[in-house]
Amino acid sequence: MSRRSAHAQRQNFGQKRLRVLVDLDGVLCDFEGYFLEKYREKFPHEPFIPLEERKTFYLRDQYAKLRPDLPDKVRDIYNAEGFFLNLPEIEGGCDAVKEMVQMEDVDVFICTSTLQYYKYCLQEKWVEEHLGSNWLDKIILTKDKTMANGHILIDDRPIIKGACQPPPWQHVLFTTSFNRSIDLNGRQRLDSWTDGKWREIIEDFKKRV
Ligand SMILES: O=c1ccn([C@@H]2O[C@H](COP(=O)(O)O)[C@@H](O)[C@H]2O)c(=O)[nH]1
Ligand SMILES: [Mg+2]
Repeated sequence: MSRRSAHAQRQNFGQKRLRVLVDLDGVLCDFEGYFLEKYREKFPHEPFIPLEERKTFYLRDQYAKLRPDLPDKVRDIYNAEGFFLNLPEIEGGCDAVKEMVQMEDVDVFICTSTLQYYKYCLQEKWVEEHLGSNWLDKIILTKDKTMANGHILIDDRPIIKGACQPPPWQHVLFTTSFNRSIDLNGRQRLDSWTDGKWREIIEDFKKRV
């Protein structure tokens, strides 16, 4: 093999590789469940919304309807030091992406947005601790996921807006409390990392790149 083609191979030029973007909050780590646990611990006498009744992407929007002062309490929870770092893994998620990145002709990136108040929101540290330091090169940290050039985005947010319309990726909606009953509008849904359906989705998309 010539030096040039070896270089091209290393860079994946001319190869049809599937680029998979995987969200963090609500897809690999359990933002909703952990929020509720911490909120109930800190405010045991305040009203709360059980996971089965969650409807909005932003917790504050739904808590505001319960009582106008609750959104500030909600924010206190997820802006607290350690909240993000202690988010538990969603079952099977880290193992699945570690397996996915080993699949032939598949590249995987973590595509995540920070909190507005990002002082303690250390996505990189979570990724390093749960996936390993080799994943630090695979983090795309952006408020606008439409600018991330993947073929698939696995994300729990039902509506993803941004500067690039239509976005380059197909959205696979990862099921979480607040998106269970939303209209899929032709999108695929991934309910869990443990039933093996993610492999079928990846293999199916590989045929289309
Ligand atoms: O009620 C909420 C729920 C989430 N957030 C933050 O929004 C972004 C969303 O991240 P994704 O990459 O789309 O998962 C993230 O920083 C959450 O922590 C929020 O502010 N309020
Ligand atoms: Mg998310």
